[in-house]
Amino acid sequence: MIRPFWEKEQVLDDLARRRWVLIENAFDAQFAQALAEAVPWEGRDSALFHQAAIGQQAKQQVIREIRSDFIHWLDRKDPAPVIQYFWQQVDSMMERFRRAFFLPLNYYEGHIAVYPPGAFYKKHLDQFERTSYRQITLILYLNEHWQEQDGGALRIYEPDGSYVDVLPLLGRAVLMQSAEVWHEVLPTQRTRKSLTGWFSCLPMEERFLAG
Ligand SMILES: O=C(O)CCC(=O)C(=O)O
Ligand SMILES: [Fe+2]
Repeated sequence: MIRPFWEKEQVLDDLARRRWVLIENAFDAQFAQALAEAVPWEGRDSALFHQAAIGQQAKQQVIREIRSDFIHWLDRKDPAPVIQYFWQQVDSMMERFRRAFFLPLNYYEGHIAVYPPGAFYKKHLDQFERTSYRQITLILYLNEHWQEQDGGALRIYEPDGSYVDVLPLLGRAVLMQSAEVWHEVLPTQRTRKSLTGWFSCLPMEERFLAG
């Protein structure tokens, strides 16, 4: 399902040097489909999804002016084969990143995100202000036949203020240094699905709380 793009020197090199990298054909349609079936989106009242919040733990707030997507956190205990399979890939990726970047990564959190028409996520960094646990962001896109007029591009800002727009096309993956890369999701015209997650270095006591 997912081809191991994280084993490719070029991908790791670009992530280190340019701070982000787009990988085409990172995984196939079967994987995306199985994932969509395991966590089906049935609209805003969907029992499996809730409105995304920003910030951490007690400070979490749903602020619709900043982001308006719906999310479903992935659970290691979810028995769906595609989700079990994904967690195996996560472990393999984490090991590779640890070795490649000498980072003591020990935690992954990820969610399926659905942006209904009109939804967006304003310009931000993925690392929280108060803590610096999140190191590497991984986004997998799950949308077939996406076109420019469908909106919903991921806009990635370069240090010089220029930007690159990435359409959320099925099979594409983006890796970013979570603390370095400013980005936003432009308003989407169509329902937009992705799997977004973060590899982190959590201190012991936080790992205990995270379970
Ligand atoms: O879906 C995307 O393209 C990016 C999502 C994002 O920036 C986030 O969830 O932090
Ligand atoms: Fe983000």
